[in-house]
Amino acid sequence: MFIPTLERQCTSEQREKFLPLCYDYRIIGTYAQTELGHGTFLRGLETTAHYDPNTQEFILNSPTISSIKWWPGALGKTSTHAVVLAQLYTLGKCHGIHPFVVQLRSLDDHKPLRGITVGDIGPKMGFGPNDNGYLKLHKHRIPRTNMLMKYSQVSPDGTYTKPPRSTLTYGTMTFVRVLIVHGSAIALAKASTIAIRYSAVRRQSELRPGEPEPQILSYPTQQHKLFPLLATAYAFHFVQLAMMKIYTDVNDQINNSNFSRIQELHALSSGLKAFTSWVTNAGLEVCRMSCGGHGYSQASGFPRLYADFTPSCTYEGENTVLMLQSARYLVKCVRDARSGKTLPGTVSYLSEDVSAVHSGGSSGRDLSNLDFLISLYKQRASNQVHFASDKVDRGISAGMDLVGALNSASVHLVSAAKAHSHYFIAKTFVESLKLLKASSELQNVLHQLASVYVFEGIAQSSGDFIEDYILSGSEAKTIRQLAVDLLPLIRVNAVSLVDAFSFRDEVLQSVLGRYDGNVYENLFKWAQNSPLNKTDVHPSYHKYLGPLLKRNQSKL
Ligand SMILES: CCCCCCCCCCCCCC(=O)SCCNC(=O)CCNC(=O)[C@H](O)C(C)(C)COP(=O)(O)OP(=O)(O)OC[C@H]1O[C@@H](n2cnc3c(N)ncnc32)[C@H](O)[C@@H]1OP(=O)(O)O
Ligand SMILES: Cc1cc2nc3c(=O)[nH]c(=O)nc-3n(C[C@H](O)[C@H](O)[C@H](O)COP(=O)(O)OP(=O)(O)OC[C@H]3O[C@@H](n4cnc5c(N)ncnc54)[C@H](O)[C@@H]3O)c2cc1C
Repeated sequence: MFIPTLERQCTSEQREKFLPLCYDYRIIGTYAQTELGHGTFLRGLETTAHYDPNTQEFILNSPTISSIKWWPGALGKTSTHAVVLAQLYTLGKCHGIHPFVVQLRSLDDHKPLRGITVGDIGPKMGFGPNDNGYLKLHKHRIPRTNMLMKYSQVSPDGTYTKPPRSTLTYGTMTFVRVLIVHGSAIALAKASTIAIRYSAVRRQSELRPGEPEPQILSYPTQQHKLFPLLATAYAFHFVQLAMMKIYTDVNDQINNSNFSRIQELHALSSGLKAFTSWVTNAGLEVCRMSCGGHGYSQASGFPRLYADFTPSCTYEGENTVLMLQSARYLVKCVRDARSGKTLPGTVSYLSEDVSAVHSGGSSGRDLSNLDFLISLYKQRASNQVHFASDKVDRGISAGMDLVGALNSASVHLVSAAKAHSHYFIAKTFVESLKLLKASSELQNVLHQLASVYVFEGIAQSSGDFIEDYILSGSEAKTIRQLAVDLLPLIRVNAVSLVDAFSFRDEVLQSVLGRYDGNVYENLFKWAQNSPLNKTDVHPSYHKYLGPLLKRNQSKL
């Protein structure tokens, strides 16, 4: 995050000064924004940067215990520099959060500089190799030119020039949220690879006396656990491509001072980061548990994969908070649509009248047609967004201010943002396959994946579709069965579909997911390397177990 921030927030002179040092690894930096007391609420950050016009320097301070920077990756022992986000004060006025490049450690002996107290925050659930750290600043002076001044400036006499948009400071976070959508796709692809390869190797239980034990991948319940997640990994692959394309287009516009789509980008990236990381987080656990006891071994790769992925739901914007950000924009879009404004592409459906007439039980509608089902996802999203938006309006009519009305409707707002994100993902998956140049055989296999993703997505949220009369109960049951009927068809290509991710064994780091499927020999080999097995009799025997046993034996 250090380099992307410099690339996005430096003037051209500052780029020339700082970026070559980064690219040549002459300095290593971190993104120091979160504090002990604040991670989500950025306007509440307490680190200060007071401008001293006499020396043309900023004086940085951590005024309170809660202002100590806390969590930034590689801050503890590795980074020589940081982008520090601090409240800018000049000529007696506070101008809010701004980014500053701060050198933390000497480039000669790596010791912390004067006014810098820095260290590691201690062991975490995962991210073991990462020295997430703390930083306490005490009257630490940096040159005026270390404030990143592409969008806002402080002149030598302390005069402040404000940015065209205050939220441009938040740009790096949007970029990383887009990366996390890709990270979700990769993590779920890895977990699917491990679980499906292992399920093809593992044989268990005797269905009928005398019959060979079947591969667990042949059990419909195992397929029902794993194949919708495999399809989701493919869905997230295509959605991260679409998300990155939108990000690149909007970022190009921003670089040309066109800020018209910055809100749409913020809302979409927030919703997709939250949706994909939540779904992946839960999916990793399903994959682990589908591998039985060996899934719980470090040898499976799942413990580390989960422990390293799960903070994706928290960092770069806590998921609930980001869903609320997305919903806040959707509510605004409903208002804009009602006042006749044209809505941008990803939300234009909110101005359509999607209220289809519910046609009762035997609808005769083609419930296997993906384009039709995507229109139902659209209807569900639109209904939920309008429902939540109406809740906000009713709150205001009842005398609440906007903040109060948004807060009181927040549970529904999160549901609406989830439905919006889910519609975008399902639509993108189906549309991406139409554009794919692939053989008819491959198209058929991918169509099976898209179908099981769409069907299972409705089955798992059928209440949403039934409550709003989008589907009847019997239609929902039919769609649920369509998903189950697809499982044996997907079974045929399941191992090939995970091989297609082509993770090398060294990357997958899983004995269960080995490409050669040689699991048991390698599990036994892996166990031999356990530290506990360095000696047959563990040294602790002589200190504890031995004396205990001997003492008790003498009593016999
Ligand atoms: C290949 C795969 C690799 C995977 C790699 C993964 C690496 C992962 C490693 C990462 C390690 C982890 C690294 C880390 O963790 S780095 C630290 C990450 N921290 C955060 O993400 C903090 C989250 N909090 C915030 O962003 C703000 O405080 C929020 C947004 C919650 C409130 O904000 P605020 O207090 O201001 O209140 P407001 O809601 O009135 O908003 C005011 C207005 O601003 C607009 N707005 C807000 N935000 C944005 C935005 N971004 N772009 C454009 N616009 C934005 C907003 O829509 C609103 O507009 P309007 O409605 O008034 O018009
Ligand atoms: C592994 C890891 C790496 C990190 N790396 C970095 C880094 O490199 N740089 C950096 O600056 N930070 C980093 N962070 C910090 C991270 O960005 C924050 O932890 C994250 O933004 C969440 O903020 P918080 O911890 O204050 O959570 P909180 O906001 O305190 O969340 C706690 C609960 O409060 C709820 N909540 C908060 N606000 C609202 C609201 N307005 N409405 C409803 N509910 C709300 C949340 O939904 C959540 O359930 C890292 C964190 C982790 C775990």
